[in-house]
Amino acid sequence: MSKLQVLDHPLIQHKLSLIRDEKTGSKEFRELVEEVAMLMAYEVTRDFPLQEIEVKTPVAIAKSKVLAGRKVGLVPILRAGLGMVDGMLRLIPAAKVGHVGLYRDPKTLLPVEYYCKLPSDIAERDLIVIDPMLATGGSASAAIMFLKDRGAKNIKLMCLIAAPEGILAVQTAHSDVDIFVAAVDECLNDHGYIIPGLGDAGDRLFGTK
Ligand SMILES: O=P(O)(O)OC[C@H]1O[C@H](OP(=O)(O)OP(=O)(O)O)[C@H](O)[C@@H]1O
Ligand SMILES: O=c1cc[nH]c(=O)[nH]1
Ligand SMILES: [Mg+2]
Repeated sequence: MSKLQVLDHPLIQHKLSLIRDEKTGSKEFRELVEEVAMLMAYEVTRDFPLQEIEVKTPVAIAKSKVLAGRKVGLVPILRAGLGMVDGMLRLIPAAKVGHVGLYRDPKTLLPVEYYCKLPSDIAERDLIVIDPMLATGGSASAAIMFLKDRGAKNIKLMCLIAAPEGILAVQTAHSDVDIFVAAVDECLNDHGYIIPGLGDAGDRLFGTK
């Protein structure tokens, strides 16, 4: 079974409360989502391997550590996942970014695919799928399947808020994919929205409705 990690760092939790607040407008919402994504990236990359090198300081040779050259790919699920990309790139600037476009049909709640553009070498990359919301889990499961169909092997999922239903769905469909979230909420409502959640992440990021 894949691991679920709830990132309970105080800065993440504080900013998440501001993100949830209905009074937070699009500009601040975007800034906060970017900041939380950056803070979460710090934890999601904790298992990245290091290698020792020697660095000449002004006074001596230091045995020091650098990332062991693993290639990283970020895969935002459009649209709302876009809000998390820049924050993550601030910490992992060499990552390549692939885009998977999915929207949830409001009646069936099933994901509908409309776009895909991925780095050609995704099979060699450590991939992090990003989306603020994990509700039924349909979109994340479909995006992950999409990547696996194209050869991806090493995949993590990072979301701001998850419903228990979504976590179970992804864990059932993809037991090899570890999930990182800032909060696990109570449930879904009849329209598939996370309760209490934050509303529609895409609409709040981009000012649509
Ligand atoms: O777990 P699920 O039940 O699949 O729901 C979660 C999906 O719903 C939202 O996207 P939405 O369909 O609203 O598209 P958008 O990002 O373009 O607004 C969200 O960003 C996820 O991708
Ligand atoms: O609560 C939810 C569920 C799906 N998508 C969202 O943006 N919010
Ligand atoms: Mg939306």
